[in-house]
Amino acid sequence: MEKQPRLLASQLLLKNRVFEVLLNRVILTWKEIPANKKRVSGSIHHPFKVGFCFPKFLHRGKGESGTSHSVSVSEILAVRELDVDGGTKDDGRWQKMPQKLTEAYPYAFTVSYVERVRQHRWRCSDVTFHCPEGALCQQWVQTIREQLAALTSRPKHLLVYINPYGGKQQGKRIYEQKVAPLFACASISTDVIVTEHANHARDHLRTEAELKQYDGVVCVGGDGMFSEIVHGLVFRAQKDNGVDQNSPEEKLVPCTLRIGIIPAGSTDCICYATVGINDPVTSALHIIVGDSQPMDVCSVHHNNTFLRYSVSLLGYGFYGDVLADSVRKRWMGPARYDFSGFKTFLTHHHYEGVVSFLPATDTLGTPGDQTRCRAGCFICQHDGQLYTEDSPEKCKTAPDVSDSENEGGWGVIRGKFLAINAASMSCACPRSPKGLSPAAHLADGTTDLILVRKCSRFNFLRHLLRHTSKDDQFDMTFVEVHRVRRFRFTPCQNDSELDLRENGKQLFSQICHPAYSSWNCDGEILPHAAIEVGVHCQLIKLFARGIEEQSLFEDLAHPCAL
Ligand SMILES: Nc1ncnc2c1ncn2[C@@H]1O[C@H](COP(=O)(O)OP(=O)(O)OP(=O)(O)O)[C@@H](O)[C@H]1O
Repeated sequence: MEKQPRLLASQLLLKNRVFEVLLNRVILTWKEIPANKKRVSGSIHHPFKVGFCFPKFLHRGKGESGTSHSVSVSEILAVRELDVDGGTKDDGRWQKMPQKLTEAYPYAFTVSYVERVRQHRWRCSDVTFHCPEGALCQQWVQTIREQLAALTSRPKHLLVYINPYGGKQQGKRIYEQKVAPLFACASISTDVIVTEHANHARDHLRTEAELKQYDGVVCVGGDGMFSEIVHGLVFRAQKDNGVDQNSPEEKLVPCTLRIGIIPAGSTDCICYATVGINDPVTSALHIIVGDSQPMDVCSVHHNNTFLRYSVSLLGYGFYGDVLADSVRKRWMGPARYDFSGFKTFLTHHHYEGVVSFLPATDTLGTPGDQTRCRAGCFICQHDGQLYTEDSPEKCKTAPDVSDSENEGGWGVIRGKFLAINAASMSCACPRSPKGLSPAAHLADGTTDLILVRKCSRFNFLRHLLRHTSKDDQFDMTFVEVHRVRRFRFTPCQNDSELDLRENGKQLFSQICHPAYSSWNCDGEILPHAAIEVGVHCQLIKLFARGIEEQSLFEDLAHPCAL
């Protein structure tokens, strides 16, 4: 990394020890000065030997002597000056300081920053530095504030929608207790709307919301609430730019506002896919630091009529039937998914139809890759596009449904399917740690079309179980997967059914085996079985950065000496 010029360097007191504290544009570092090197005169002097206990600081359990700690400036949330009498000057967060220390070192400032704990969880940590002089203290606060002000990707004003009935109905409490204090600490102002009915947030975004005044939209809820925000914002962007959503061929205009999700739903799949965990504090911190994760959005049409957008899973057959059954059993609570899943597995219906698809032949990745879409994903950074050997420029502009029809031929498959799934992301979550398509990408302009043909119940069970084991769920004769830019599905009636009908056994056939399944579109049932789907590359952006590698958490939990 390019060496950054030093902005400030001082010897400051921290937890009754002297530290060399350094700041440049990128990083804030503090390193303990060994006892024999401490200066008694000069910028600081250090008379105390007794230990003082400061909350939250460096609770890593390792000896701190001589160790150095650093935090990226981009992950500093705020800095505040402590008052002589022990309280903070500017934001009302009070901290008690030991009496002796306040007498000799009355000036102090606290830096709040992101700390990685475990399993993709972020926390807000505080470190308080004591200064011998007020001017020095102010210089530190001022300089850090200037650096934070220069981070233009950070939101200042957010529109927040809270679904009070999502998940365990804790949305309001989660926001008020865990999120609002962090936004206040980071000087983010908010307009908060508690939704009063389903589609309240979507309709408000479509028509009334004055979006120009905001830097982002945050929803407190689950995947259904996120879907409302996506529908509201995408609709608004098309309306404002005169784009007809009903045309499957239209190139959609990307949304400018980023979306934040504070997880408070039942499944929170989108949080798992984009942050790695459904933790409200972690998501709030990703919003504060101004992360940005682009995401593809699939548009779903029927007969040139827009139906819905999808960002995660479109499933016909098995996943459609599970959802349709579970909707009728809401009274069972979350257990309904297990019940309906088991029931649907036992009924073992297959559905006949024609799938036609446009393969993404020019992409960097394939569904069989061992690499996973993670923070800073190379493939997503390049819209999934191949590079030419002699040119660092992209072969083509970013792919989109509108310009992909002419490239290469469509594949057509007619068959009997137990499941037809299109996964625009891995769809990994605690129930299915690998997800439906482990190597799918968040923002490469494609979806993984997984076709599970009619097979025995036993083989289908083997396929389902492979989603939770190390074995490849696609490596089965009756399963095929294609990375595609768009696809169409047309249902057909089963031959056997037609025979039965011709023989006057229509009623029997319909009870035993319905002709059509339903499409499960991110947890909503679509009203039509015949659909046309196109992927819109990076149509939206989230306040997230993709799943960080676990090793990053392990390294940062045990920082080494610089
Ligand atoms: N005030 C409200 N009253 C009733 N329904 C609402 C309200 N606000 C939003 N909704 C609807 O509630 C549905 C479910 O909400 P949400 O996604 O937040 O939680 P969930 O379904 O429990 O979680 P998940 O979608 O992650 O499984 C959404 O589709 C949304 O349209």
